Amino acid sequence: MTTILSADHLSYRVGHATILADLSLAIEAGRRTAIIGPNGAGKSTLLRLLAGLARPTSGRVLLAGRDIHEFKRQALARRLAVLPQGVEAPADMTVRRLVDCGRFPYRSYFRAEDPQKDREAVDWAMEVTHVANLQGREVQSLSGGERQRAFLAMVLAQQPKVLLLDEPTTYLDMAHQLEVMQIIAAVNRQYGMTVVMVLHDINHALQYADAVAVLHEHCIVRQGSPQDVISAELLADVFGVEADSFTDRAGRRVLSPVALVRH
Ligand SMILES: Nc1ncnc2c1ncn2[C@@H]1O[C@H](COP(=O)(O)OP(=O)(O)OP(=O)(O)O)[C@@H](O)[C@H]1O
Repeated sequence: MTTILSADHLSYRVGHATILADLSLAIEAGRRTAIIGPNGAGKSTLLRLLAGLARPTSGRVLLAGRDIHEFKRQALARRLAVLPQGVEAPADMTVRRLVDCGRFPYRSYFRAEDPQKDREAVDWAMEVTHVANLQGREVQSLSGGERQRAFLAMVLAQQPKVLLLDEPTTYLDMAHQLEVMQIIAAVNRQYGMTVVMVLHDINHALQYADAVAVLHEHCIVRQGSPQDVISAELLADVFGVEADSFTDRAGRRVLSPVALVRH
């Protein structure tokens, strides 16, 4: 296993508040890693630090062994793409135009290095996310599920080695959640793209991640394979819920939260 992205003794403080404390984490190349943890644990903050969007108070983020803040913006964007929560497209922007924005790392002063390659990348990204038929539509007119796939297409058009996703299924119904998770899994499998995703749905982490890191009280408290890490005990200890545990038809554990833990 090769580590492609790592957090090396990261701390992040805002004023007197400690958000992350001496956190270390190694992301293996080619895998799907889920970051899970309760509301306010610092998952989005960690993702922003891993993406180089914020600077840690202390410690470093290393991409392929090099401090992420040493990369120039475009060089970084060719290697790593991030889809934060709640991004909006400008008014009137069509799906194709949005997805085309993902090609910015391959352009200088808005001149394409290779327009044919850009077109192919945009077509490919729309194809895998099933938005090709929506390419002429305005992004703002799309449903939540369609919009999420359009933004996913935008970051895929970037053709990064590492893709960071913050709660990619928020606000989607069950079928659209599964569709997005399947697209992410397919891109990882077929193109070897490393995926790091903040997930709230424990069962998605069990089903779609092959590594999981649990963030709680400023630190990674557990990490490993989802089947080893995600258990009824974890849900009680970290999330404060009692859960029933089942086995699905593929023999995987499925957890169903049933009550708050009584103290
Ligand atoms: N710029 C900031 N100033 C003050 N507090 C901040 C700042 N950024 C984050 N925080 C605080 O840090 C904590 C972690 O926030 P973060 O959004 O990273 O958590 P999260 O695990 O992603 O939460 P959620 O699951 O609710 O999305 C929260 O208590 C938040 O209020």
